[in-house]
This record gives sequence, structure tokens and C-alpha cells, in this order.
Amino acid sequence: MTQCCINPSILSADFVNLEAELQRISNADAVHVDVMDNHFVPNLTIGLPVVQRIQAVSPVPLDAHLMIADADRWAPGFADAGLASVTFHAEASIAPVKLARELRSRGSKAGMALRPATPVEPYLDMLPELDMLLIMTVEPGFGGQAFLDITLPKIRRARAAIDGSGVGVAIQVDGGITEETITRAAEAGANVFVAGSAVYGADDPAAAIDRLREKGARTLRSATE
Ligand SMILES: O=C(CO)[C@@H](O)[C@H](O)COP(=O)(O)O
Ligand SMILES: [Fe+2]
Repeated sequence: MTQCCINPSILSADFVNLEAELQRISNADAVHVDVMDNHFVPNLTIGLPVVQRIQAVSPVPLDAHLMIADADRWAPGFADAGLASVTFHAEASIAPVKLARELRSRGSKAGMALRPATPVEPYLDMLPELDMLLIMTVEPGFGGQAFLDITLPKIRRARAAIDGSGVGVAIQVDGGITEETITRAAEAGANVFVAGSAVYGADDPAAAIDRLREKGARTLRSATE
């Protein structure tokens, strides 16, 4: 059965107390780190020096989501920092195959993200170059937005292509994932779930992670029965 992973986004954490905030999610599969440059998206977060400090103190591996222009130039530096996984946006890369290969050669898993209106079909032949496909379920840039159901058919088509070709690519969804929407996303074929406000907005983030994992895993189990 496909593994169900819950990756909380620190975009909804208290940025003044990041080390303590990371300890609150030590039962997560990875921590999702949103890097925004105020060019590719209309928001600005953190850059490589802060990501490196997060990497040094995090109890779980890092899953970087780079919402930055000119990914071909900047993404390899995040892999060099020893991050477990680096995801760039297809819309921000001129040479996504070359970039995915560079990330892998530097020791990171290679992820590629698609905005809600970007079709998956032009990228199906490059799935073997990827460890993870991130299908954005909101427009990137901000936490706390509502899940876009229009992305479900794309998740289904990506899952069918991945299962049909036998490549071991994870499907991550990011944006508006809650205890309610996780079931729809998992039914469509996603197996890695990013949750910012649903985890850090809860009184007990670790318990919220357990509940999300339980719901996601149950749906993935029934999909393969
Ligand atoms: O990449 C992004 C937003 O661009 C996300 O990772 C959000 O941070 C997820 O937050 P919620 O929608 O779960 O609150
Ligand atoms: Fe993200």
C-alpha cells in the first residue's frame, strides 16, 4: 500500500520560536518549508541561511517547497544544504529535467510542483526523473486558503499515469488540507499531505498530525482493497 505522509507547513508556525515549533511536530514524516521570493508568488518568507538553521535543529527531515523564480539557478543550493527533498515549480524552471537530475545528484529527492491551472500532461514523460509530484490545491503564496476541488481530476490523472507506468513517484498535495479535505485528496490518489493551519492552528499539533494520518491512511487502504 502507498505510504501516507503528513508534512506540516511551518508557514503557520510562530517564526520567532521556530525551534520549539519544530519540536511540537516531531511525530510528522517531514517538515514542509515554504520558501517564497516575492516574485514567483506575492509573498516573502525565508531564504537558504534560515533553512540551513532549521535543518540543523529539526527532529524530522526537511521538505522544501521553493516558490521562487529562476529555480534552475537557486534550487541546487538547497540540495547542497543536505535537505531530504527539494521541490521546485515547473512554471519557474526552463530545464526541469536537468534540474531534477541535479537535485538527485546532490543527494536530495527531486520534487516538482504544479500550480492549480498547470496541466500535468506535458510532464508525464519526465515522471521517472522525479521522486515527488506536488499538485498545488490552492494558488501558492499564502497559508489558510480553501482547498480547490478543481484540482482533484488532475490528481486522479497523475495517479493513473504513475500507477500505469510503475514509477515510484509520490503525489503531494498542498493547500487547504484539513481533516475533511484529506479524504477527497487521498481518494483521488495523493499520498503526501501538507497541512499548515490544520496542524499549527490546533491546540495540540502532534494530535492533529495523528488524526490526519489516520484519516489519510484509512482512505488509502480502502482505495487499494
Ligand atoms: O505552499 C503553501 C502556500 O503557498 C502551503 O504550504 C501553505 O503553507 C499550506 O498552508 P494551509 O493551506 O495548510 O494552511
Ligand atoms: Fe507549500
